[in-house]
Amino acid sequence: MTSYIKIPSHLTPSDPQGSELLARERSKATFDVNELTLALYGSEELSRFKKILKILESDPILDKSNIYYMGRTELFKYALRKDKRIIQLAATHKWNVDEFKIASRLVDMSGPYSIHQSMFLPTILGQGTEEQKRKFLNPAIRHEIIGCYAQTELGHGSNVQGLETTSTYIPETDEFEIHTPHLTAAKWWAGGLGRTANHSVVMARLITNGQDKGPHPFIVQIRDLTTHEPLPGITIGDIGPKFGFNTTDNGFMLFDHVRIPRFNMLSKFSKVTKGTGEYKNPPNEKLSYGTMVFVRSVIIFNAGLALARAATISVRYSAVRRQFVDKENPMILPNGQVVETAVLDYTMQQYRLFPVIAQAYAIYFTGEIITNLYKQYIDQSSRGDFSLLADLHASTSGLKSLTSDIAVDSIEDCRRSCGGHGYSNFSGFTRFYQDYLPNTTWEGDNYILTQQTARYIIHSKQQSEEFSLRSNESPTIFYMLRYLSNPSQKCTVISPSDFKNPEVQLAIYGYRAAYLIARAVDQIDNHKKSWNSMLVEINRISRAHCQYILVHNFILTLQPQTSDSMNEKRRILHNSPSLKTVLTSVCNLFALHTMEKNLSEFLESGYLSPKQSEMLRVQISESLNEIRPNAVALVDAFYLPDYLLNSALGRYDGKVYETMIEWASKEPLNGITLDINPYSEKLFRNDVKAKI
Ligand SMILES: Cc1cc2nc3c(=O)[nH]c(=O)nc-3n(C[C@H](O)[C@H](O)[C@H](O)COP(=O)(O)OP(=O)(O)OC[C@H]3O[C@@H](n4cnc5c(N)ncnc54)[C@H](O)[C@@H]3O)c2cc1C
Repeated sequence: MTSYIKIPSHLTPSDPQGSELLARERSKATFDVNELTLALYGSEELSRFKKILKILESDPILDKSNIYYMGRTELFKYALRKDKRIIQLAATHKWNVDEFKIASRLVDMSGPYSIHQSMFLPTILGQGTEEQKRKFLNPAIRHEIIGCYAQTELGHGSNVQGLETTSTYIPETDEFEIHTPHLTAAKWWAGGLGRTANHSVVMARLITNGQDKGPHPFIVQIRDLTTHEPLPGITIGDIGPKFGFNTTDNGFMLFDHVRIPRFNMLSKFSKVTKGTGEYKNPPNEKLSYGTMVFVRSVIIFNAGLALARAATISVRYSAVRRQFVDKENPMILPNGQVVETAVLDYTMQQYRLFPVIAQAYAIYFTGEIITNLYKQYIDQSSRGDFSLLADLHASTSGLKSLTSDIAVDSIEDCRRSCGGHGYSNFSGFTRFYQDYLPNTTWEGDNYILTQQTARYIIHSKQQSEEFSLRSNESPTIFYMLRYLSNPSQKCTVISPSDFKNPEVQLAIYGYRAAYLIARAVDQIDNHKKSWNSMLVEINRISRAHCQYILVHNFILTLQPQTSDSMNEKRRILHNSPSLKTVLTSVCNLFALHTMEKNLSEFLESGYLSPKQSEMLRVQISESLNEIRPNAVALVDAFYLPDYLLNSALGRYDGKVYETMIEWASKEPLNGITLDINPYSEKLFRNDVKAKI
């Protein structure tokens, strides 16, 4: 894209240049960045990533240089074109599912086909029979049909049991009749429904033999495969402009007695018998949770990457951005020149940004562990063993809630840490933040989700006899047993550095979670408090438990492991003392900063004293100092390319100011000369100027 304004080419930023400042930062690192990148992704994934990046960067259709100037319709067209292009490239280069996901992540724009990939395919895969997969999944994988996922209605989202759309079995024709009985039953929000999809998973109440069996998934063809018009009896539209996500056509849909074959009810778990309409229950009511667990584990993993992205932009920019001379500790260049201090050197900026780096690593490692657990569950469930499901469902619910909350808060903190330029689209924060936001709402509203986690934990506590039977099984039971053995124990910290001991950290987090759980159980069991009156406490329990899991998993990742249980990534980490040292500092900062943010609960439990909380602050300050020389290298290690960041502030080469002015010169408004005479009807003196 070319400019509307010619910027004098001889002008450069005043010295020192951004590239020099970032080079200085990189030279201070105490570890090998490439080694850490390998420890995060592994050599195979990294080389696939680089190969795919090269293809995308050089593809003119996937060029991102124009997107900050586009309105909704233009953006939507761009998104549709890029979705088609990724599918074409996947076919040309024979990408597998993982490679396709890498490409989508790098192109980084939800599009009309996004829900086809993220919800339609997984739902058929998880809930369809083999026959149904042959009929629907195979053509969907080949993109011969495009699907969406219509669960939420105008009147209900969170309360799935309250959905009103009906699917009534008609024995005479062996069909279901899908119907919208009220306005509030209108399907609403489904991504890709508005203009794109020709099929949908529709969640509707199954009615058979006059009995209401509650919501079940059905595959419904919604548009004609030739004309792409809605089929008779179906009304569809786009729901209109939104806070973000404007590259996706979220839609609404109404049914007027629409018939579908009985075959279209996804029947891996529950079934309706031909003719008699007899309903067969799933063997385990929770089996259909599998897809939910999968989608939530993806959200947890992505929260880590979203935090890494926000930290990359803001940390790099803070190393380049300079304000004031810090008279007590001025910034001096190698040639002796005193220059303004990089804002990254202000302790307040460090206190705002370094915890975000720590959150990124903590959540990334937990994301990996949860993904592996999910794979283990899939493996076991294929052999009829569903024992992992309840625990996995509870932990992914709470972790989805906690990690996406952390990400939303920290992305905004990082944006604000970039000052005025953080408000410009060129920062790379605007659409990134807007599109990230719904992660706190979809796949379970974050507040409601914490009830699912807390319910599971509270139930476990109420059945406390089970604890001793299953004592080694889960961290919850471990910390609960420890608490119950002596509820009046105290924290052993006597100097700030004691807070660096992982055993101490886990004991503190475990005690606080157990204390909150024990107190809630007492209120419910002995004081007959209603669930609703306890919701704030319940939210605290879930957060406390999930913070424990994040700290526990980070510590676990850094602990020595037997060589045969280690994969390539862990081997790299454990064979490198410098990596272990820097990540231990990061882990400490995560554990201690999170503790400080929730200090009132740790103090209230009586386990931590006010004196110890002072020591905690001293140790946090120490941790920030430890991280300072490695800040830029720690974000570099996530290997988030400029193509993904699309940020003038977070560029790898530090050319912040050159990029800001170059991108501003491309603003189409700059091609217009106004007629400012208030009495003239004309707005512009010219048509848009020819580009320079
Ligand atoms: C960008 C975007 C894309 C989406 N895509 C899809 C899609 O493809 N398909 C689809 O089916 N849906 C989709 N959705 C819908 C989404 O899944 C729902 O909006 C979400 O599940 C929340 O439900 P709700 O809107 O009914 O919220 P509500 O439940 O109405 O929430 C309103 C408030 O009430 C509170 N609340 C509700 N019940 C309780 C309770 N029991 N206890 C305490 N507090 C409570 C909530 O915490 C919240 O603060 C999408 C939404 C967005 C924003």
